[in-house]
Amino acid sequence: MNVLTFDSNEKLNEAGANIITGLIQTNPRAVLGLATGGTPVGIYEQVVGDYRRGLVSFKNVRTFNLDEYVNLSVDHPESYHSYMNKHLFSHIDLPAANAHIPNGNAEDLEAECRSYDERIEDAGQIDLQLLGIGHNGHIGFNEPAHALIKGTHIVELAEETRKANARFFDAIDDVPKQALTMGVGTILKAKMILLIVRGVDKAEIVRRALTGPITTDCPASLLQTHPHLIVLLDQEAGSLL
Ligand SMILES: O=P(O)(O)OC[C@H]1O[C@](O)(CO)[C@@H](O)[C@@H]1O
Repeated sequence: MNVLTFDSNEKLNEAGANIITGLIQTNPRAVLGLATGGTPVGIYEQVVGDYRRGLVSFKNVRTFNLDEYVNLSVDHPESYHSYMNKHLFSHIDLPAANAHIPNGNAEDLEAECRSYDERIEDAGQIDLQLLGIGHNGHIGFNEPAHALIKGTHIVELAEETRKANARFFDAIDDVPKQALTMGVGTILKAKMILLIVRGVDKAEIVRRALTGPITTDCPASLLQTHPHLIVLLDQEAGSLL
């Protein structure tokens, strides 16, 4: 595990973007696993900057997002479809057909999960998986549980997660109760994982995830077993290490 701590958001964003841009420069057909939430916004901004400066093209890149809410219209401003268009997809030359996000409005959600796994499988291994972390240690929407699920599945969101994400909605009641998420098996199969964490409110979960016991009570602790994990932290998030 390689843990890097930064004294400014700008430096952290630049480091994250350099890893993504650098990977695509060496492998223009890279398969990226993408995350949403507040954490990666600044990194996507930098990547868009790299694209505009002509440093990178996404023409042959394929992307798979970690998760999407169930029963939230794709046009809703807080759907992860809208998020990805707003922060990344509408600014770069990634073909729409190469961008995959689970369909939380599918009539048959189980079938959608199986089809999502097949699409990931067909693309080959994910070369780089971006991850944020929830305050309870969730990765994607894999919430703490007695057992974790390998592939894409439907998940009941933890109350803590709905509260944390309520800041993006008008009211907590508007936050969906379910989501589709890539499973931890798929996440851990990625060749490289880039975990990004910011803020003092995440310091304790960063400590548990990176130095605590490996347990399904803290899904992010499973990342300790990954052979190529890079962690980018701001000083606050890294303050308890
Ligand atoms: O970056 P945030 O908004 O703190 O969210 C933490 C994590 O929870 C999620 O919102 C759930 O998948 C992720 O997108 C994110 O990485």
